[in-house]
Amino acid sequence: MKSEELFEKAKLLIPGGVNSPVRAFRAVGGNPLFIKSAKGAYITDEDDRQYIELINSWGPMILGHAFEPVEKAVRDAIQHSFSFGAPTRKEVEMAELIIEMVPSVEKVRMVNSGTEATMAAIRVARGFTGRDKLIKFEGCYHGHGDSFLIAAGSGAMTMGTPDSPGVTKATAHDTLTAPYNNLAAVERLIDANPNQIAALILEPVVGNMGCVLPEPGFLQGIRDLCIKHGIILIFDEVMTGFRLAKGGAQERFGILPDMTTMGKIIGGGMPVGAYGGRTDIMNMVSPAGPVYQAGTLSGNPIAMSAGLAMLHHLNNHPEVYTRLDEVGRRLADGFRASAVKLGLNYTVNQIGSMFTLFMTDKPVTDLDSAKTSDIPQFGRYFHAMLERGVYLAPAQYESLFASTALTDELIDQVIQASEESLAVAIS
Ligand SMILES: Cc1ncc(COP(=O)(O)O)c(C=O)c1O
Ligand SMILES: N[C@H](C=O)CCC(=O)O
Repeated sequence: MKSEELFEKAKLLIPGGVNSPVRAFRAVGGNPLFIKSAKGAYITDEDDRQYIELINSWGPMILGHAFEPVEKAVRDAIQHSFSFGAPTRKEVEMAELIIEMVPSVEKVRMVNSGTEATMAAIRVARGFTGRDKLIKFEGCYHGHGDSFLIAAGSGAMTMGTPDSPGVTKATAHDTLTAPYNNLAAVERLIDANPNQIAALILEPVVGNMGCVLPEPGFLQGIRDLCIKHGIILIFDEVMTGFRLAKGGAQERFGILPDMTTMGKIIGGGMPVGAYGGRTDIMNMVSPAGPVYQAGTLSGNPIAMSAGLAMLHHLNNHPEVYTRLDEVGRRLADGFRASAVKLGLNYTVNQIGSMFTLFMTDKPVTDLDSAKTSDIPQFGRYFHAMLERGVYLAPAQYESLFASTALTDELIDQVIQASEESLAVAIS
């Protein structure tokens, strides 16, 4: 087994054998698959086993793996060298396209990951308001910047370290947390910290405690509170951006934040992030303004080429979003129905191409309810799915991501596999 051999070696060389914790399969047991290649709806491991993809690199492969226009753009771009550390035409095109597609963004700065985007956005919000504190929601994940590793979701929660050691008490003190979908709790935090809160950051649809939707009125309520109290509202659209609509969750829900953080899809799979927002706020960023933020590889020409090819396709093909909604709905309905057949009233949250089957019969609206899921049962389900050729996120507290490469036939196969796997998981 090549994956097993590679993992044994990797553990000697890389902390935990992986370069990002959720990949290690700790939440589900067993050894991670080492991936060799992927194309369309399939991913292939080092042992030449093929799986239908429902992670899609945690989001970016929205059109399936190695999508031809993106592949061609990268091939063309590498002929002109790989990095200049200087401005390029492609960065300007990228900024123009993001501003056209994302309703609230008037100016944008490219960075190299979602983590960089959220770290920078918070610094800018602090510089703009002259305030220090921020509000985030329990179970939301905004990358691994110190300020966000408080009640963090995704791998941090899966590994049992939602409040990571190494984050200073002073930093933790400036991060206030509230349960998702709880406006009253946010109001209490604001009242207890008058004129001290620079920003409120949230995933407008959460992907990092599993898929959790904002309840009707929640996003509008947050928007109103931020306006009333002079707080910068940041939508972290690293997952939802260009996925839930071409303008992200803000377009889908019709609620505009002051700032937006982006990642994943804008790199077409290359390491990219971005943050943007209102001109008066973004003009705080150096060299236009005094808030420092920089990056040798930011706006990298290969990454820009991949991202531009991806975004142009999404911008020019509205039918992609109709299909993504259809694929997500069919999968979610199928997962729900197969649970019911087994006498289980399990919760399946879904919006567009993001969805999670929670191993619980409680509605999942926040972190506490997500935690009612039966985690060992999820582990058994995960491995049964792998045996049936379906590659899921290796943790309950993650959203799955569908791509347009999933045909109706593949969707039926996945649903059939889910039914069989649930039967194994509960037996
Ligand atoms: C909502 C959200 N924000 C930020 C991040 C951090 O992005 P990255 O892993 O590219 O640093 C992620 C994912 O990891 C995410 O899902
Ligand atoms: N939930 C995270 C981002 O989407 C998972 C990816 C990672 O942390 O490696």
